Amino acid sequence: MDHTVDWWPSPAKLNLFLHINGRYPNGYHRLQSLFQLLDKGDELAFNVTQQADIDLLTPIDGVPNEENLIVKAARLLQQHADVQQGCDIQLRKILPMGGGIGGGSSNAATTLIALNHLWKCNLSLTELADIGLTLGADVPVFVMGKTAFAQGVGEQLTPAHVAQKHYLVVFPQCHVSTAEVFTDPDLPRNTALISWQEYEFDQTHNDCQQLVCNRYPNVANTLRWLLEYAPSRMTGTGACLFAVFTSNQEAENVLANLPSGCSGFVATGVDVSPVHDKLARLDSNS
Ligand SMILES: C[C@](O)(CO)[C@H](O)COP(=O)(O)OP(=O)(O)OC[C@H]1O[C@@H](n2ccc(N)nc2=O)[C@H](O)[C@@H]1O
Ligand SMILES: Nc1ncnc2c1ncn2[C@@H]1O[C@H](COP(=O)(O)OP(=O)(O)OP(=O)(O)O)[C@@H](O)[C@H]1O
Repeated sequence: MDHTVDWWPSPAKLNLFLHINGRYPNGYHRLQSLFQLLDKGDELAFNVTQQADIDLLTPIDGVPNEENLIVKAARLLQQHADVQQGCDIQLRKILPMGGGIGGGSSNAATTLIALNHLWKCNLSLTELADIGLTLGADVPVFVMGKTAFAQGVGEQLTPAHVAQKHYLVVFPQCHVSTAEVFTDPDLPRNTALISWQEYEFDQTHNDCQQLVCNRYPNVANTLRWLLEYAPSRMTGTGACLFAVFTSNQEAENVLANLPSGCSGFVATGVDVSPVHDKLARLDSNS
């Protein structure tokens, strides 16, 4: 660990369920979901500079910096708040991309929150969430920083308390494009709305799961394997799967026996994002 660099967490999320209730005229889907924030994720570091340039010093293979949601988020905030300063950014990526665990969206949200603080923009979280929504439907939940029920395209959020569980998150080594799933004619789009008070894991599902299992045998086989151990489901539009445990040790035991070709990690569900814990610490020190 490099102690001279101040790392900001960029947590993963799980969709504990994902119901698709319909489609808006712009093609986006109307959904209901429970976003569970996790205590594990990527990390980002920001070094404020006096020139306006935004530089990502650790590019992601296959993602040009100009298209990286981190750089896009920094630029948007810079324009929105008329900031004259710039920054150098470093990313330590551990979350698989295209996994349905929100890596890119979370990176964008951490960038908005950290630079709002470091550039002293003083924008509210709601303003940051509105900026974030233009980058992706999953950015607002990470900006608001609370485990939450979501509806609309995922931006209408109601904070939720979920009993603390330990999750084994498994990446079956295939990337699933969110756009590909949402444009598939076979995707079910007519689940009835539920009321949050009635939420129970067993009474919910992920409307994308069957379609992705049909198209990606790795996902289907890994899900079947996980279900032998614990209640399990796909998150988002895949390809990651999660299994729910009441103890960390049980989750670690199953991780140790993952089928070859899969990778995974164990994380604990949190009600509040670790980014917000960091902000609170910074605010209490200032
Ligand atoms: C399905 C979820 O993963 C649940 O967490 C998200 O809502 C997806 O969020 P995201 O990756 O931030 O999504 P975006 O980058 O905004 O959109 C990716 C693609 O998914 C489609 N999309 C996304 C969200 C939504 N409610 N309906 C959609 O149809 C968009 O048309 C787009 O083609
Ligand atoms: N900082 C970033 N981290 C990851 N992906 C990024 C980033 N910036 C841009 N991208 C692009 O976004 C795509 C989706 O990545 P991401 O990790 O957000 O997917 P995901 O986990 O499926 O997200 P979601 O759950 O929000 O659908 C990547 O394939 C990549 O091309």
